[in-house]
Amino acid sequence: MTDPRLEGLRRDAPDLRLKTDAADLEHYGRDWTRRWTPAPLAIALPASIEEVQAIVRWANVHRVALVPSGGRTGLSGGAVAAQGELVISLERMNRVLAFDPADRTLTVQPGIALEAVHNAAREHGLTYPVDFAARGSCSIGGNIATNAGGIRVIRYGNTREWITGLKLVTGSGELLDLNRGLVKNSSGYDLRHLAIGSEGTLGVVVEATLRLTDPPPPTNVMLLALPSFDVLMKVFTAFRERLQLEAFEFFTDHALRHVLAHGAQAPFEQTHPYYVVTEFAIGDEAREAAAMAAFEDCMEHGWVSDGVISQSDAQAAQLWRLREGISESLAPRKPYKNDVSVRISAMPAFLEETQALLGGAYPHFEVVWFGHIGDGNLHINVLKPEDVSDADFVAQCEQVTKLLAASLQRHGGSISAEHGIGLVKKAYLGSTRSAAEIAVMRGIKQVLDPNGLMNPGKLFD
Ligand SMILES: O=C(O)CC[C@@H](O)C(=O)O
Ligand SMILES: [Zn+2]
Repeated sequence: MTDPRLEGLRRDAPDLRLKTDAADLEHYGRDWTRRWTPAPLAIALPASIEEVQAIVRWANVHRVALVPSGGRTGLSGGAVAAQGELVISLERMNRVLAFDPADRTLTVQPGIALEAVHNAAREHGLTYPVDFAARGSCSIGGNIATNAGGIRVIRYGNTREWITGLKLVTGSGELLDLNRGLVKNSSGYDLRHLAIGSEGTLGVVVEATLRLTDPPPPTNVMLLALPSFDVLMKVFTAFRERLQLEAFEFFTDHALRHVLAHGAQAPFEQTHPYYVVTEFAIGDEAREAAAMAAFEDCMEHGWVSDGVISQSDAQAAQLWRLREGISESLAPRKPYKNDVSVRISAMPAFLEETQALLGGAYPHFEVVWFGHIGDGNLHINVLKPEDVSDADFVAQCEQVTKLLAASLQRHGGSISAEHGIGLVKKAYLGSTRSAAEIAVMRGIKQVLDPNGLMNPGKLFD
């Protein structure tokens, strides 16, 4: 280890694990975006809050930028370290610290995987309902940093709703113990909520207390085939009016083709242009009748052309795979991603405009649409043709994102629904947040991170 600053860190935190091998710098310096070449100074793997504080204090002395790092499954470059930063990997801080049956809370370290949280909640007969495909590799700290959403937001809300306590080591090394698991707490600014969604720019989340809830009701999963795009929101309304929806997801035939090419089983004999996967509560005759009524109503109106309902957990998982496998199946094509949202009421008009915009803007690129349409969240993945260079491809897509950002602004939407701004979308933050809001954000950062060391260049410059 040659860098003298790291020798100083060794002295300040003698037991701290540090990695500087080229392979480690490469591995921990990137997330699921592949646009930047990793170039961190080193990787620190603290095992305690005290070690995190020691790192942050050392960074302030030596003015070293810090990148907090969880499972690095992010899609916005929020965990990329390409400028000589010290990566703080929380992967060793991955334990459940406490379960409280009276509060129905689980207190965890930030590096624990979302799936391990699900399992721990289940062991206590409860559930942590935030869920999405990266559950096995993403960490709860990263979920908090982006206020992660996923496939059950329609019923349970985003990560924010489930955090009752949070410990944050600020950019100056102070430990803040925020909200302490209280259900009611009307005592001034709720700093916990500032940390949630702050993308590691205010400090490092070092502990979280998660609210748990009753296990979900028994559910059925239905896959619907839709003849056209403009019936999508009609089908949503028909199902939402009658059923307690746990999820309502949409994808196109393009998306399905990629998942099938990755080994999934075709759901219908014929192909259809659009599909919906929906999961809803069953368990009594009234609910089952309501599901059939919703389906039949949609069939009669010609909004749905075919459907299949899960008859077993295995079949439900198979249907879910068709939706959850999309992102992974597209990854080899280096997709350019948009992750946008509008209010549900604005969805029909926004979808119509976006369809026209993208149809005109991307005549030669394959565009794959999918998303959490029941929450107003649309994912757009544009696939790179082999004969276009990475740089040209991104440059062309950025031109379209500018137009999309303007459209989002008109519809009151957001340039990032659930993936965060990171490096990828910071040029468009101003389409979603006013200048006054961004100025307040900068002011808050200045207070919590006076030397600007926490994940610099992410969210805004
Ligand atoms: O890859 C994407 O664009 C979306 C990833 C994830 O948010 C999903 O909903 O599957
Ligand atoms: Zn998503």
